[in-house]
Amino acid sequence: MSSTRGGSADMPVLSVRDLSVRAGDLPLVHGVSFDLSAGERVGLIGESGSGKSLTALAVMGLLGKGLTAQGQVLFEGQDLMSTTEKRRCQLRGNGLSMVFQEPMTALNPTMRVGRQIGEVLRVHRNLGKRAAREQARGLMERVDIPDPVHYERHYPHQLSGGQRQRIMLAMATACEPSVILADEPTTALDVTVQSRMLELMRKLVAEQNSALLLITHDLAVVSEMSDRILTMYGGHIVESGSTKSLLDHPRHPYTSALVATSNAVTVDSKAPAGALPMIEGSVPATGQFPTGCPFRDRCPRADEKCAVMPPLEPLGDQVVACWHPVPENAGDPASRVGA
Ligand SMILES: Nc1ncnc2c1ncn2[C@@H]1O[C@H](COP(=O)(O)OP(=O)(O)OP(=O)(O)O)[C@@H](O)[C@H]1O
Repeated sequence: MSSTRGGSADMPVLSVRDLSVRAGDLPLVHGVSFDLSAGERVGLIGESGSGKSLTALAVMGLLGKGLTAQGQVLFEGQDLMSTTEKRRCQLRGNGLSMVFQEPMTALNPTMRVGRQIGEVLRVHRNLGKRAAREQARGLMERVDIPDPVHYERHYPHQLSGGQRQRIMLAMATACEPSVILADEPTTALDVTVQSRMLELMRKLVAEQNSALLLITHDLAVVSEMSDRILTMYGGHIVESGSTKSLLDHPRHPYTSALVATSNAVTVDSKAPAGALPMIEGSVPATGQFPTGCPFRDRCPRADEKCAVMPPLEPLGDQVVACWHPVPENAGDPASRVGA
């Protein structure tokens, strides 16, 4: 398949610009920006509640009731945020698709799985019933479901977790989408099934030259699956870089902590000096995670690029550190601000 899929060779297939998500007045995701190129696999890591799923759901236009998104989601140059719901429906499962952690919530419990895969092809490829059924069988075989003639008649609850996840992968890849968002696709599976699923996902994404955004907590998974990593913290993307550079030289304290507790990678003790928190201090405990820089009087950057690190054990006042993203190759202590 051509590497110019989705437009010109140097244009990203997905370009997210300043994407924010709110629940009423409460900001949950703050001005997130990133690009995905055709065939690129990007890992999105971050602690629980950092905004990874909301980011993916906002890209898909699938945010739940009460949540609103702002910003731009450019898919092959078209801004999905300002397009119609009809157009978004046409693209979901076709141009962009999503694989969820728990397929039971995404699959229709009342429809046989063979028909569910066939429906994707009928809707987006305009296939007749018989052709859709034939292709669905091929797709089931492609995701390691043997004897599709037997299994196509099963309902989701009659399959194992691994088989359900394979059905969802078959549906997500049926129309060879340019972008696949996978939210913890293997977390609910046991280890052996997990590694085969990841292998399948990598193979299909490569065959279709799709861009993959893989959300996971698992550093071993992300280091094996991703060319590049984005780290989210408190609703911000606080760090990004190639998988190797980010894991060898993590700059944000969250990434460092994750790397330090993982067996997947070893931490290079010569991490750049710019990786250290810039300003530390305490602010009155409000029970809320501070959303802006708490050191406006001292912080020379005090802007939207500041990121804050919460305390591990808050005692009385909240101890926080303000941290500034540093350029990819910053190793020069002079680049430290306010240290
Ligand atoms: N419908 C909602 N209304 C209000 N707050 C929400 C809603 N959905 C999610 N949140 C909050 O938004 C924040 C980000 O949630 P999100 O699900 O994106 O986190 P996550 O990084 O994917 O976490 P996990 O790894 O545990 O899935 C969390 O604090 C969560 O409680």
